[in-house]
Amino acid sequence: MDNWQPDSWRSKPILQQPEYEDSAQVASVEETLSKYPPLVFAAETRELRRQLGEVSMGKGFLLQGGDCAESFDEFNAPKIRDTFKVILQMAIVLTFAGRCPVTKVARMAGQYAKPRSSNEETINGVTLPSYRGDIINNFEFTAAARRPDPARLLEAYHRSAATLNLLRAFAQGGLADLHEVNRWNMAFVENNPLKERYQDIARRIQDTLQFMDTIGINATNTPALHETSLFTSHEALLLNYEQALTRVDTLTGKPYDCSAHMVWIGERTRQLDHAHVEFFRGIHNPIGVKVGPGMDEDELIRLTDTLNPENDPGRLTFITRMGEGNLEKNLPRLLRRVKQEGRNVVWSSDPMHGNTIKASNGYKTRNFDAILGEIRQFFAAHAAEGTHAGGIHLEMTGQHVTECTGGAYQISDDDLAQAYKTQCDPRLNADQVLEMAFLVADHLRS
Ligand SMILES: O=C[C@H](O)[C@H](O)COP(=O)(O)O
Ligand SMILES: C=C(OP(=O)(O)O)C(=O)O
Repeated sequence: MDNWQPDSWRSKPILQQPEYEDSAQVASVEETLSKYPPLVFAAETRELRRQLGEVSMGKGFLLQGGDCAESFDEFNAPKIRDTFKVILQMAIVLTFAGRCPVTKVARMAGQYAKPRSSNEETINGVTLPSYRGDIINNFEFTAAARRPDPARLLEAYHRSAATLNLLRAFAQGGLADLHEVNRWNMAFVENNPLKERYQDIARRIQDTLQFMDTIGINATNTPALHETSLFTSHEALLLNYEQALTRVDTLTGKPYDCSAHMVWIGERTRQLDHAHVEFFRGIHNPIGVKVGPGMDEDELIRLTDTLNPENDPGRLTFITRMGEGNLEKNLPRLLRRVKQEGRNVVWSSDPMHGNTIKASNGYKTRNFDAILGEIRQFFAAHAAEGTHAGGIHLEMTGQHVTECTGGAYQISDDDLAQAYKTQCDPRLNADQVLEMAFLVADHLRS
């Protein structure tokens, strides 16, 4: 690759980075990280790229989701398990009701850095640096907590490793066994109006498994029934962290960012001549780019030229985050142009980031109807343009939170205070995810 080095991004303009006081400490942390073991293997990453290649050809669906920002304080097994189960539950609805193979990618095990609209936050007349994710500073509103601390890079690495370890155990150690489908999330959906529909799917899967058993198909030797594959992803915002975890794969001789299987560039840092695009063009992971309503068709094509010059089908995912009011105006022109130019990409919808509003009582929230509205428009735009609506990208959690208004329980502005736990953006709770799953499944099936 022309003039690319793991550090060639350092000579380019870069946005959304912390300003550390002690650059020697940053360099020492980078040096330490560069000697640590990789978090994922290149071969796993290639498998994800292969699966995304299928998705881009219309033969599958990408489900990507998890926390807006993982938190050091909320770092525990039940939380990891519950988010894992919500992902599994949504995937099974999409696979069974939507009749579509699903590739599962968690926003977990490294989703620690946040781009922000403003460098500062003011509360009761006190102004401090914004919270930028636990890999950079602390959410607590004090000057000491908000100071960027390079030691947090190491802390994020260790927590990512432990999270990934548990996810691998859950995926392969029995929790994802299809015989358990009935137990995955029933506590979450106990009072959900869609509980019956979910139980019906669970019953049908169990009947099928029993039938297989009866006619002598040996389920024990069929890994697909007992385990699952779950990939990890995060926004690769801190390029010094990503560079330090980049390794040359011994099998292929190519560099991979081994901090996660898939990494993406955010809407605020995807400028063609800036550092993030420079770093991403050289790594061989499957990558995502967020695409907001302001994206121009030519710019999008130039991004594909730079990031996927070989037009490899699984390499590039465009994650559109337009907002309910903007999608119909802006997505079709982009789909048309990419199709005209014969570019292979996965189109995925992030219906969260274009629909953020401030509630009457000041909480940052998203209305579930607007989120569903964007999803419906996403499917409609693809149907009209003859392109494949290939995925969904959600901020969601298995915890009982009240962060997005609406949904089956009609969470109101006043209800938000009951369980508003996010450190950054509002997430869907398990009930809202289930509702979303059936809507997407119906679209996939039709
Ligand atoms: O999650 C994405 C961004 O970090 C977030 O939407 C920015 O939020 P802000 O506008 O409150 O900074
Ligand atoms: C910051 C994010 O999104 P966007 O770049 O689309 O605003 C995100 O997904 O966390």
